[in-house]
Amino acid sequence: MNNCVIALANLNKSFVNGAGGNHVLKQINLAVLSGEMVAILGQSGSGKSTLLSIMGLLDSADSGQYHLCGQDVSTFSAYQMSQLRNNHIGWVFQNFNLIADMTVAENLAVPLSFNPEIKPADYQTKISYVLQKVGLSDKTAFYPNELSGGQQQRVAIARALICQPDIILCDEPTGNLDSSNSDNVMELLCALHQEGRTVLIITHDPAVAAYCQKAYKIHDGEIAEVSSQEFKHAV
Ligand SMILES: Nc1ncnc2c1ncn2[C@@H]1O[C@H](COP(=O)(O)OP(=O)(O)OP(=O)(O)O)[C@@H](O)[C@H]1O
Repeated sequence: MNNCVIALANLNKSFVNGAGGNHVLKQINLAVLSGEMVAILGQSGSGKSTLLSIMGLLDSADSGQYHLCGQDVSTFSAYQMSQLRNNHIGWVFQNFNLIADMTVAENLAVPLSFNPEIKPADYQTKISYVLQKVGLSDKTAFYPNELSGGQQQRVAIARALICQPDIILCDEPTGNLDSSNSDNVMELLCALHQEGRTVLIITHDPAVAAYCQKAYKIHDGEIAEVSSQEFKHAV
C-alpha cells in the first residue's frame, strides 16, 4: 500500500522485570495511512507508550516487521534510524519536555542544530514561523516556567513541527492540561492534520480520541480498531 506511512506486522515486545517476563505487545498488526489522525487508547500499563516508542524509533520490537514510510527499519543502522526519525517524526510528550534553562527560541533551535542542512542564519525565520503557527509569537524570550502548561505544550508542538516532519507522534498530549487548554491543543493538532500531516495520539481519554478519525484500543497486549460510534459516543 503506497500511502501507508506506518505498517506494523506481527510485532511483539516483552520486558523482563522483577516479576518475570511481561509480553506487552502481542502480534500487533497496524496500518496508518498518510494524512490520517489516529488515536490509540488503552488503560494504564496496556503498552501504549511502548508501541509509540517503537513507531518513533526510540525502541525496537523483539520480532515482527516495521515499515516506516515504506522502509524496513529492521535493516537500518542506529545512524540511519536517527536520520529517518529526524526527517519524518515530530514528538509531543505529556510533560512537554522543554529544557528549563533555555528560552522558547533556544528550545526551538535544538532540533534545528541536529540538522546539518539547516544553516544557523535560517533559524530565526523557522522559529518565527512555528511560533506564529501555535499563536505564541510574543513568547520568544520567555523561559518555560514563565509560561502556562497550555502554552508550554504549544511550544512543544512548535518544536515538533520545526523540522517539518510528516508524522507527529503524541504521548498523552493533554495529560497535564485542564479541559480548556486540552481543547486548544487538540484543535491545534487537528489543524496540523488538516494541513496533511499524519497525527498519532496515544491517550486513555475518549474526549481526545473523539477528535480523531479512527481509534484503536490495546487490551491484553492485542490491538483492535474501535468503531467510531463507540469512541465518539463515549465522550
Ligand atoms: N523498560 C521497561 N522495563 C520493564 N518493563 C517495562 C519497561 N517499559 C514498560 N514496561 C512495562 O510494560 C507495560 C506497558 O508499559 P507502557 O508504558 O507502554 O504502558 P502505557 O499503556 O503507556 O501506560 P500509561 O498509560 O500508564 O502511560 C507495563 O507493565 C510496564 O511496566
